[in-house]
Amino acid sequence: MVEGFDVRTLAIINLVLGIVLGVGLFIFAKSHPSFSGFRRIGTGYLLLALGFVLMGFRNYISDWYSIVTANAIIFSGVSAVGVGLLRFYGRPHKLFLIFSAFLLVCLVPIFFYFTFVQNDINQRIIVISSFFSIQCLYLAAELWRYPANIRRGFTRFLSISFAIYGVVFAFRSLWTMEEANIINFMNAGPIHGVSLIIFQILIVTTGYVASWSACLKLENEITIQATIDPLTQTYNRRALDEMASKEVSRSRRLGLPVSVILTDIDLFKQVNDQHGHQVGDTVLVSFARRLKHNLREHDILARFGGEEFLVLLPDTDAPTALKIAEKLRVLVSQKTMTADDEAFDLEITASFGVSASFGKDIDWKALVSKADHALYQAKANGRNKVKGKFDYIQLVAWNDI
Ligand SMILES: Nc1nc2c(ncn2[C@@H]2O[C@H](COP(=O)(O)OP(=O)(O)OP(=O)(O)O)[C@@H](O)[C@H]2O)c(=O)[nH]1
Repeated sequence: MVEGFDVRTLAIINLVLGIVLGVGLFIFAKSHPSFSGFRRIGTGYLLLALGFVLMGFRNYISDWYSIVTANAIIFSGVSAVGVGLLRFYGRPHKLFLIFSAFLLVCLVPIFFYFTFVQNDINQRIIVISSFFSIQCLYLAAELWRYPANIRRGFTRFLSISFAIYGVVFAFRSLWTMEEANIINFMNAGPIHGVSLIIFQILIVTTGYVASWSACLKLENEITIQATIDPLTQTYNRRALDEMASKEVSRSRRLGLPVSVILTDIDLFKQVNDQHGHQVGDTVLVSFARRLKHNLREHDILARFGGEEFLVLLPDTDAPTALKIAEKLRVLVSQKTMTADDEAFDLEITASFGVSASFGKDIDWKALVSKADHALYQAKANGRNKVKGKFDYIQLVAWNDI
């Protein structure tokens, strides 16, 4: 045995790592129940710890516990970590679970045979390493297929790690086929020590990568909460102010026009009064969705107040903004708003106020104030109307109206 690769010492390190990270993940999962999979990963680490305790007692306790049970538990530990990771990243995990359970059912009798019927350490190593290799390569492939989003870097990293573990275990299996009969596992050789180190790397990498991507997920959720209106899923005022400031600077710099449409559902109080607040909420959601679906991707839709929405139209001049507002007005008034409960089919109309500005003249507050003024006019003129408020000079400059 090469110095530094003492199997019992490695087993103790695995035990400590498994317990520390397993308990840590359990506590994490308790305070963040929305992270599905964390409890499973924690269970996996604890199983690995238990398996390595039993393995560390080789020659002190019966072979049934230190060989057959220990390996079955370690295999279950890796399976639990795999299922937890797949669940956490939203990948299909049932097939992996069934596949791992099948391998486990095969593993126990094979180990029993090569321990008590024909004691053959090489055969046991070949079998368990092949099983780990298949499991790791399966996980690598499944995690690699994770769709492109902010967490893909983590899944790609894990996927490559599992692919490496899979290759190392496959190599160990092939190596052992060619190796002379191993007399004592505790003194087997460097490749077997390396395979125990793999478990340490596996515990550490999966533990910190999962925790790290959980932090990113939380950060993302906080950003969404801070910028998105929870009811209508449109931007809130805070996000609008930030995006408007950027858009205004960009348009000023490039000399582009910017338009604003303020829209407000007509007589919305009656909807609430007649059908209740819940139906009112559903109408708001439906109204916002209809606006969103009929705008360009780079237009910004924000909930400006109760039932009032603002549309920021980058690179859009006054005549175009008026046309867009008119299109939206017609769309809203033509279709019925269907509440979740199909019993409510409501005829809804909305009023629209439009303003626009150009290049260096753009002043965000003035733009919103003008759109608000135009909206007031639309309401005063009988509702279900589009009104604009523009500077005469701008209209002449654009030469459109
Ligand atoms: N259901 C629901 N109602 C809301 C929400 N926010 C504001 N409202 C209601 O929207 C209604 C707005 O009423 P008003 O400002 O009087 O305006 P209106 O009835 O739409 O009349 P006009 O705007 O003049 O056409 C009020 O009854 C608010 O309670 C919300 O999030 N959900």
